[in-house]
Amino acid sequence: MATRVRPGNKRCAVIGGSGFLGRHLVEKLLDKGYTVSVFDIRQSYELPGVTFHLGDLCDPQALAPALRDVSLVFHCASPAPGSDNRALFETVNIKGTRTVIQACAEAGVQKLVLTSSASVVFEGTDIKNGGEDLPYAKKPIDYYTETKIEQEKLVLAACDKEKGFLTVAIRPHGIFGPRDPQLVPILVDTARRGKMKFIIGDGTNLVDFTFVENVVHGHILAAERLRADSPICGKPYHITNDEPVRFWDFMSDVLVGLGYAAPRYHLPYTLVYGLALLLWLLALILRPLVSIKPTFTPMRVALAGTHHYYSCERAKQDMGYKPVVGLKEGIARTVQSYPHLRQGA
Ligand SMILES: NC(=O)C1=CN([C@@H]2O[C@H](COP(=O)(O)OP(=O)(O)OC[C@H]3O[C@@H](n4cnc5c(N)ncnc54)[C@H](O)[C@@H]3O)[C@@H](O)[C@H]2O)C=CC1
Ligand SMILES: CC(C)=CCC[C@@H](C)[C@H]1CC[C@H]2C3=C(CC[C@]12C)[C@@]1(C)CCC(=O)C[C@@H]1CC3
Repeated sequence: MATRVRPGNKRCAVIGGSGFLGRHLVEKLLDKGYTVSVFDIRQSYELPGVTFHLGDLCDPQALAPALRDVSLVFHCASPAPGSDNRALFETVNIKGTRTVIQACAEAGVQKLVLTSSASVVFEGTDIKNGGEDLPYAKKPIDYYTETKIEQEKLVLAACDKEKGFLTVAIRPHGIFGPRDPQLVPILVDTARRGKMKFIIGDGTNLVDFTFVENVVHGHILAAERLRADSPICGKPYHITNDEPVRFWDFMSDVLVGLGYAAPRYHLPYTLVYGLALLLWLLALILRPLVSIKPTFTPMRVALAGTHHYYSCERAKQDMGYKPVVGLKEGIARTVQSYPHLRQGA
């Protein structure tokens, strides 16, 4: 174990800092006077006050220089959730997270904030106002979720007040905002291919979508409240917009804001889920011969057709969390940030 870095120094590291959430987090940390080391497999921007360290988080030698003299680490790297590469998820999210914990211990880091996901408790069936006491999914819906569960368990179990190494996990849900590479681009691509005409189920299911700046706010609050005498040590926290919305209303607002038609026709949930499952199996069987990438995966259908919204009461109580940007404003700012994805652009 290395000598502990001076507590409270304003140097931190963001693992996965080139990604969507990571970059927003880095920008806010800079605003707040931190100096930031970004560790990532790629560099996607340059900013004064940020040092980039390129490497794979599974490689302890590559990680070490990024953690030097750093008291606080945010770990928000993950393979894209849409991938079905089980080996990659296991390597990065499980083995890689063990490496991150070990590297933090060796560098004398005092605080580790993990970006987990609210979906660690989601099994494809309704969750209404779910609290953090819900059990982890016994049958996780995909490899992403399966490995996010193991990752969260590893980070929370590593919290050790005696050794002065404190950890916390933030569980956001459905992050959206400017530069998001997933939600809006996938939605627009689906609409452009004429596949966004249908509503899966009766369209009344409520879901949390969380504006990226609220997720960043939750991470920084957690980091700043993480002390040996704080109740947040070793615990997971839901961070949402605290405004559950009908999944299909949210999709329609984004689509209409970008000039596309809102979905109108209803299809039964079980039919679409069954078809998505069949297509997924077919893609698996045919994988050696041809690569099929279905738009409607079982995971996406489950997310689009069930209730899944979470209580962030615990974050409000233990760390004074309150969303800083409302849903309506978040949607408006998001839509405005994608001029190139507008209908006809
Ligand atoms: N986008 C969403 O709706 C949600 C995301 N999350 C979590 O938030 C975190 C950030 O997600 P996003 O910013 O949306 O994803 P992103 O894909 O934009 O960013 C992830 C970053 O991790 C990096 N990375 C991947 N493998 C790496 C490796 N082996 N070594 C070093 N860097 C590596 C990537 O290069 C990328 O820059 C992830 O942990 C994800 O599980 C949780 C809930 C919802
Ligand atoms: C039906 C259809 C084509 C919808 C398009 C939007 C979807 C791409 C998003 C709607 C809900 C999103 C979501 C995630 C990814 C993008 C969506 C499926 C996550 C799986 C990302 C990673 C997580 O940790 C949980 C997210 C839940 C919501």
